[in-house]
Formats: sequence, structure tokens, C-alpha cells
Amino acid sequence: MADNEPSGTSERIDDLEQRRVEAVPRADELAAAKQHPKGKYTARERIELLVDEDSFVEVGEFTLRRPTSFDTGDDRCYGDGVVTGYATVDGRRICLFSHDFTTYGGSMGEAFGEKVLKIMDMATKAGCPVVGINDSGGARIQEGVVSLAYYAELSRRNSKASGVVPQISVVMGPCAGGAVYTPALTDFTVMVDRTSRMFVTGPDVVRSVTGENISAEELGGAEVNGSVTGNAHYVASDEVDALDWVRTLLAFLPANNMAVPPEYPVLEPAAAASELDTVVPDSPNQSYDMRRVLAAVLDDGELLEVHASFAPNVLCGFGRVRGRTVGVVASQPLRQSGIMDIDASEKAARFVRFCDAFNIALLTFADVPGYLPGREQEQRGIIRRGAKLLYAYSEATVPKVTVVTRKAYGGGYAVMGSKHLGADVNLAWPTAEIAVMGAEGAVELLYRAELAEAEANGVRASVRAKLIAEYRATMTTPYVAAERGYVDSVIRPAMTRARVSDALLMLEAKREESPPKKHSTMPL
Ligand SMILES: CCCC(=O)SCCNC(=O)CCNC(=O)[C@H](O)C(C)(C)COP(=O)(O)OP(=O)(O)OC[C@H]1O[C@@H](n2cnc3c(N)ncnc32)[C@H](O)[C@@H]1OP(=O)(O)O
Repeated sequence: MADNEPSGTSERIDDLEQRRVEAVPRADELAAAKQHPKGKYTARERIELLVDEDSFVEVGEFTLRRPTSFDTGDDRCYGDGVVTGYATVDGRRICLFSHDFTTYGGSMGEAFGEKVLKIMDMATKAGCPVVGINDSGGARIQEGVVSLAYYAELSRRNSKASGVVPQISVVMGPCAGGAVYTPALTDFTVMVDRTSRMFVTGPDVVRSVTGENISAEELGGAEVNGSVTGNAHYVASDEVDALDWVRTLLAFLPANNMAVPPEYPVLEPAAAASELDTVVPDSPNQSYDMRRVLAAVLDDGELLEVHASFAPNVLCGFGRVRGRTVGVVASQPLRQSGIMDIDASEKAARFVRFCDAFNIALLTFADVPGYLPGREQEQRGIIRRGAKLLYAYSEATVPKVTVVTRKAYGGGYAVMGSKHLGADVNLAWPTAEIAVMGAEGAVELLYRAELAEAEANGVRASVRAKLIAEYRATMTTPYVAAERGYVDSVIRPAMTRARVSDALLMLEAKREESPPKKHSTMPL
């Protein structure tokens, strides 16, 4: 034994304490000195902001990287650029990892990769959510192919854990190259305005390969990933806001796919039920805010929106009805009249599949004039990509309750939680217009000859108005669908919360089996 090595028990304990000081408080002090001037928290501070006080148990704080043929490893430090462990959030267990940008730029090498995989495996076996806080320069250059291997391994773990435990990524700095695929494979990604960047190749590479000059913010900032690409589910104003959002999100979710979401005390909605009787305007061409409907249906009117600024023509988010989590998919007539387009379809499909995987009942509100027509959407693949939502609803076996508030035209009717896609309870307001298309378009198509004759006689406007009124009275009502049982009940809007909550209670123990298969072949 070397002279400076501890021999007795008390010396060994002292030695442990010294090592711990070096691995944790001393490392944090150095990290804070680098991160704070940039307006960023350290890896452990971020964990402390996320989890319950004193609940974090670190795993692998004494990990050291192995020397490589490239260097001697003299600069090695404990932890190897990532802090891993488990903790509780609101008393419920989570596993987490948090990149330490101040150690080798938070880049992933072998020891780092092993730590992350270990915690992922632990979460999957223990059945608890995983939160990954990303702030990294990507693959560690000194460790070459080994670091690439760990990215691939991590993608495999993400895929294995998908649908088993909720996976949440928080991007709080750079996230480039292969590193972006872990957030992409997780269920939710949170970015921080102006400090997060996520791109496959950064501006320098873009410039050298394509000659294009583009800033990092424009290429992969939080704003662009939140509203254009849809990679970010929430854009936080700062790091504290990002971690608050994750805490709120976790409170809606079950620990794993075998568990049910946590139950909370029942809260009354934020708006009176009677307000729903006046939400839908008399004119079918006038919009209204679907959030007003949700305010009178959900507990406390609370909706935790995901993808709020991406495809805002459909709202997706978590709320509660009588203390139980529901996944809300709702047309938003305020934005593009709530029409279904590619982004809206993919956004809602992903959300529906998440809810189905994690036993979260689906509550759909439809006011949708159909699928968006036109060259741009057709050429970008609205057929294949629009089919994703049909697929997701059809595949979902959780309780599904749908309310048609106004328009449910054409493919929009079918896709927004219709009975034919397996919804359990379908309700409609008396203002519902369930038809192949709106009255104006239908009359132009059906009465071409009559309208031409009326035109010749100088009475086109009055004939057209009469035909539209007739079509509305006979075709665009909820009663044609109700007669056939496609709608279970036409209800007074003010009764919506009561009827939705009764339906969800009735469906609480719903069990629906799907035929055995290896996996589906959904249109990706
Ligand atoms: C399958 C996976 C494939 C991939 O991940 S390929 C992508 C590989 N990564 C990259 O190309 C990004 C390389 N890094 C960068 O571009 C920049 O460091 C980055 C992330 C934009 C951050 O820039 P700054 O905030 O200015 O910080 P900085 O450059 O001074 O870096 C801070 C310290 O971190 C180090 N670092 C950053 N990325 C690293 C990496 N990948 N491997 C090893 N060390 C890395 C960097 O050398 C610097 O160290 P030091 O403080 O000078 O000792």
C-alpha cells in the first residue's frame, strides 16, 4: 500500500469525505464560476430546481473517464461531465441525468455514456419517468468512435423505454449532431428561449457545405424549434420556467405504462357552465376561442398546453376532469378556422399516441372545417401525414370522449375522434354542423344548374340564400348523425362538463384488446 493511502477505518472515511468534497461541492464551485456569468445554472443546481428538496440521490459521482490513445487523461475529474441519479418530484420518483457543460463541454464519452445508460436502465426497470437535462458539445472528440457508439446505445435505450416510462428532455444549451436524436426520441422536449440550440449541423458547417449564412438562433433556437419544426413542446422564458413546466407536466403523468395517472382533489372550472351556452357565435363564419370552452370544462380551467405555438389550429394538452388527467385535443377556430393540416395532424397524432401509451383518457373537441386543400399541402404529403391522426385515434384503446361544438365537415369529422375511429361517447352541441361540407360549398356543387338559371333571371343571390338555408336545416345539424347513433346525445352546451365527467367515470375501467402483432406499420 502506498504511504499516502488510508489504512484504518476512520482514515478511509476521511478519505471518502475528501473525495466527496472534490466530486461535489468543489466541482460545483468551479462549474458555477463558468456557468453563472453566462446566465446558466450548473448541472446540480438545475437538478435542485427540479426535484423535491434533499431528495436527490447521486449515482456515479466518482466516475472517471478512461485515458485514451489520444491523451493521458491527466485532466480527468470526477463525474465525467454528467450528473446522474434519482429523486422525487412532488413525492413521486424520477430518474434523471444532467449534463455538466463545464467538464469537457458536457460531451459524451465512454464513462459519461455508461452513467446515462445505467440511469436509463434503472428508470425502465423501476418504472419511473426519466428527465434528461441537455447542455453538451455532443460526441467527445478525444474518445472518437466510442462516443458515437454511446449515442447509438442511448437511442436504443430511448426506443426501448418509449411507451414504458415517460421520457422528458430539457435542452439548456447546445445540442448538436447526433445528440439531437435523444431529445427527438423522447416524449417531450423543453427549450429555453435564447440559450438553447438544437440542430444537426451548426452554422459553420452549413456555411461551408451550402454557402448559406444563417445564425445559430435562426437555425436551431428555441423559437424556431417551438413554432416551425415542432421539435420543442415548450419554449421556456428561462431555466427556472423550463424546470417548473417539467414539474407541472410530471404531475399529470403516470409513472409508467402499467400505472394510472395521479389523482388530485376536484376543482371547479374557471368559468361558469352557463357561459358555454353563448360561446358559439350565430354566424358560422365567426370564430371563437376554444380555450373558453376548456375553461368551463376542465378542473380550474387548467390546460398544460404542449406545442402551443406549433400548429396552433389544434390545441393539445393535459387537463383534469374531477381530479383525473385527460389528454385534450381540440380544434382552435381562432387559428385558420381550426382546419386540419399536416402539422396539426402530426402534432395531434403524437399526442394521442402518448396518451394511449400512458393510460390517459382522450377528450376531443371538434370544430373543424376539414383538411386544408391546396398544392402546398398535397405536395408535402397531407395524405400520408394526415393519415397519422386517423391511425392514432383508431389504435388508441384508452377511454375516448368527443364533443362536436360546431363544424365537423368531411375528413375533419372523421378524424377528430369520431365514433367510427372508436370513440366511446360522442356528444354534440345543438350548434353542431356535421356534414360532408359547409352549406355554401355544397350548394354551389349540388345546384349548379339551378344557380345558373337563377343567374340568368337576375335572382341568383336570393335563390342561393334559400338553398343554403334549406341545406343547413336538413343536413348541417347534429340530428342526422344522432339518428344513426354516430352521436350518442345532443346536449345543451352548459351540460358539457357534467356529461363528459359522467362518461369518463363510466369508462374508467375500460378494457379493449387489439389483435396480437409485433408492431404496427403506421404511415411515418
Ligand atoms: C453521434 C454523435 C455525433 C456528434 O455528436 S457530432 C457533434 C460533435 N460536436 C460538435 O461538433 C460540437 C463541438 N463544440 C462546439 O461547437 C462548441 O464547443 C459549442 C458546443 C457550440 C459550445 O461553444 P462555446 O459555448 O463557445 O464553448 P467552447 O467551445 O469554449 O467549449 C467549452 C469547452 O468544451 C469543450 N468541448 C466542447 N465540445 C466538445 C466536444 N464535442 N468534445 C470535447 N470537448 C468539447 C471545448 O474544447 C472547451 O474546452 P476548454 O474549456 O477549452 O477546455
